[in-house]
Amino acid sequence: MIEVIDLHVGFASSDVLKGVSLRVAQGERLAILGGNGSGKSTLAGWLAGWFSGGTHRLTAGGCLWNGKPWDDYTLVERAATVQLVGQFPAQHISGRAFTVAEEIAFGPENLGLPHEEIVTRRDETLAACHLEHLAGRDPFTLSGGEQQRLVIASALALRPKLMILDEPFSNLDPEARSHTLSVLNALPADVSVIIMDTNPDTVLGWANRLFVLHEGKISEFGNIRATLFDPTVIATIGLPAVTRCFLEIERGSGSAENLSRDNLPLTFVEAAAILRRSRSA
Ligand SMILES: Nc1ncnc2c1ncn2[C@@H]1O[C@H](COP(=O)(O)OP(=O)(O)OP(=O)(O)O)[C@@H](O)[C@H]1O
Repeated sequence: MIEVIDLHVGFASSDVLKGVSLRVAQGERLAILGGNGSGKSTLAGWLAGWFSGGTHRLTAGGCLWNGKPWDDYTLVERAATVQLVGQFPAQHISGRAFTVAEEIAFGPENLGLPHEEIVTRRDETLAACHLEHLAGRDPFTLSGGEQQRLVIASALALRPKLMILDEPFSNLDPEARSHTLSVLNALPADVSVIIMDTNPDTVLGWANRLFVLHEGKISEFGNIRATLFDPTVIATIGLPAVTRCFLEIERGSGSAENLSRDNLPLTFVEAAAILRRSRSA
């Protein structure tokens, strides 16, 4: 379990994270939404144990994995426990592999795993992430979206217990996005996944819990619906597209369903159910 306790992190004189506390249990699927510059990447880096100083000024608090700070774990232990996929896939490509298959094997090789285990993980990951057709390609010749999928695959090949993805969908087309979510959904039940994003549409229907990062603080206003309809959250990240559409319908002509905040749809699945009901009414 990862626990963030009263984390205060800043750069130069100002704090970006101003007392962030968060507990993520095994197997939880968590989304953290926030506007540009709200500190998502900063928090992602601390959650993954990437930073413990340098240009980052830690003034209080910290981050614990199973009760111990990341600094107490070796690099190999950390790599096998937590993986962070950042916003820029090219930054994650090792530069040590001539092919996509070698790139996926690179992490497990560095864990010192037996050859058969490396080959098994490589081949299973290539198949699960639909990258088999690219297995022989130079990673640097891939498109942005293909590189993003490769980087996610390389992280998964390490079989982490905590997977953090920082705006993972920015390079992906809708099909690749939904495939990536299904790959994440197929992870073993004890793997926790955290996705940072600016857009509620990308994570609704996937996340079990939803947090919002705003002005250095993290908030969860009860359930996902309550969080999304919080006035500050609406002003910061906006409502999901389908919710805005139904609000317009309600404002324009009224609706047979007399939609209110409590029954506005948040996802296309919810919207479809409302439309089916109003058609059959
Ligand atoms: N090394 C650094 N030195 C100085 N300021 C930094 C540094 N890293 C981040 N910041 C600043 O900290 C704030 C939070 O940045 P961060 O990248 O965590 O935000 P974000 O929520 O991920 O933003 P985005 O959605 O635009 O990617 C920003 O104002 C950023 O300019």
